[in-house]
Amino acid sequence: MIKKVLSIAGSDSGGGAGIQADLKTFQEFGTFGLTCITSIMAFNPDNHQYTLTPMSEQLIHQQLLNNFAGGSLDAIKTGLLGHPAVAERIHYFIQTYGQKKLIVDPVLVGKGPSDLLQQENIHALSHYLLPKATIVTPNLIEAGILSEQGEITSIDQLKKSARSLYQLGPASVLIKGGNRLPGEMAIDLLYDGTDYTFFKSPKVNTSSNHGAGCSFSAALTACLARNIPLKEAIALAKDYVTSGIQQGVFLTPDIGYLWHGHYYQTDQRLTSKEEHHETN
Ligand SMILES: Nc1ncnc2c1ncn2[C@@H]1O[C@H](COP(=O)(O)OP(=O)(O)O)[C@@H](O)[C@H]1O
Ligand SMILES: Cc1ncc(COP(=O)(O)O)c(C=O)c1O
Repeated sequence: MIKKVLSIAGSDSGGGAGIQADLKTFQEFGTFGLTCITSIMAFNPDNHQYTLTPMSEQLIHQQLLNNFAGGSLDAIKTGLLGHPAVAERIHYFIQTYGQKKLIVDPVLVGKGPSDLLQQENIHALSHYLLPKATIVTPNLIEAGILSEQGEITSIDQLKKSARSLYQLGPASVLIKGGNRLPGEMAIDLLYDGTDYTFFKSPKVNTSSNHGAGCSFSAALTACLARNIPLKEAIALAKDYVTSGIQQGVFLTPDIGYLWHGHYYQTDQRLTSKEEHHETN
């Protein structure tokens, strides 16, 4: 049976982050994706500012009713919330439908150095979603904010932040050091309350890592829905984003997303048909 996975997140009209990234990734990992759009993000290419329009609480509630019409999902993930009341609403649906697997990507910053997004959601994330999370996947800045630790620049600080986040109630914490943690490698740390496990890949020297966090958590969500064990699921998700970043897609010379389709692209049944079509 095809697993059903839900993304509760914002729309990124650029097509590479947010709910667009999630749907592309869900499909890539062989799962059926449902969506609840919390907000619409539009990037202005002239001044590099975002416009963010939250959906009404009523509209979000109606989408969730539709999402849960068949009962709980195989896994759900949250991204950009839109406004704090959304966290409470998600909490309500999780309780009501006995939802088990929940991946919380606590989106509070974008890729630009000053792209702080919806800081008003910090308390709601900690209070309503983290205690229910199978895993929470902050980037380095989000981990610093949620653990109230500020800037994280070393492995020791990374571990300390993971321990603080674990105290907020998730079953596991995965902090993405990514491009932000100093060093040659993109290091992500998993903490399950007992052990620390590091996931490392060489840093790709590119700006095409927009959407990497959303796609990482979406890949993880799909793998967990397919009952792949947590550490293997993280390794698969990391492998996916690393090669996606390497094959980046640039909308403009300075706006680049990871490419979501690289697994399917190499499928012989697809590529052979494409060649056939082109020669006709
Ligand atoms: N330049 C890069 N090279 C290799 N891996 C990267 C790079 N940037 C991010 N990653 C990886 O992509 C995933 C998402 O991390 P990150 O971009 O930090 O998240 P977010 O999008 O939430 O800020 C992580 O697995 C991280 O290690
Ligand atoms: C709707 C939405 N969610 C989340 C993000 C964060 O994306 P990333 O995966 O690069 O952290 C963005 C960034 O543009 C976005 O537009």
